[in-house]
Amino acid sequence: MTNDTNVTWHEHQVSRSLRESMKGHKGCVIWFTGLSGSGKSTVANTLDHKLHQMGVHSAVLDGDNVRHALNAGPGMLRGAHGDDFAERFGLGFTAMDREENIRRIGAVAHLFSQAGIIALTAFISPYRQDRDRVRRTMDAGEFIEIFVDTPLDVCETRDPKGLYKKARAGEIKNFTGIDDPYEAPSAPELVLQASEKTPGVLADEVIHYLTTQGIIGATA
Ligand SMILES: Nc1ncnc2c1ncn2[C@@H]1O[C@H](COP(=O)(O)OS(=O)(=O)O)[C@@H](OP(=O)(O)O)[C@H]1O
Ligand SMILES: Nc1ncnc2c1ncn2[C@@H]1O[C@H](COP(=O)(O)OP(=O)(O)O)[C@@H](O)[C@H]1O
Repeated sequence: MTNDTNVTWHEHQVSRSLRESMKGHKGCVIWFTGLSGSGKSTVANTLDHKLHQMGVHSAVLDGDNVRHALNAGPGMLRGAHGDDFAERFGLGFTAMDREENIRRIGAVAHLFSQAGIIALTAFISPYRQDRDRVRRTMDAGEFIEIFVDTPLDVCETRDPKGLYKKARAGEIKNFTGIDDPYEAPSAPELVLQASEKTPGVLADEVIHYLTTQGIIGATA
């Protein structure tokens, strides 16, 4: 066990503002939240592409991908310390596992932001308190919560991975929106009416917000 009192925070020589001035824009975390199939990944990737073309350094942290590596499930993990390893560190979809998923992602996204990068995260992140906890680890204006507001019936009709169908059939338990809760943000920085507009238009709405907040320059 680590004795937390023996772990010391270090200030680094290259400051955040030095990194940001090198890039010509600020670092931040753009936190997309919404139901499975709402369009989080699509908008995040479209935005990433547009920012890249503008010379803005961004990076996407995506639900399914992160759950293949950093936050792999018990079935994907093999440790050197016996069977207990996978059960202890693998993450599934209980409320506690989702909380830990979001905590780890928040910490990683924060590191990106401190390095002057615009981190785009695309996770359901269904619990308000988990998202708020991540927000509290960051500076004012650094955490930008974006609600990808697509109605459940639209997500269910899209069902690109067939997961809603399985959840309705009882083959997947605790599926968000079916038999597990989704708590919409109470005061997000932005709401995207994502069932009514193209991903390109939605990404432009985020770029407009970043410009008005001075995170990226009008000519970035
Ligand atoms: N029970 C249950 N509930 C919701 N989603 C499920 C579940 N089981 C698997 N999946 C798939 O996992 C993706 C969601 O992972 P996240 O890491 O974003 O979830 S969470 O933020 O921890 O709630 C989600 O991906 P997206 O559709 O991209 O959101 C699903 O493909
Ligand atoms: N604005 C949109 N309009 C129409 N279809 C969309 C839009 N955004 C995403 N989609 C489609 O909806 C499905 C789910 O999108 P995805 O980005 O994977 O959602 P999420 O990451 O929230 O699970 C995909 O088939 C995608 O092509």
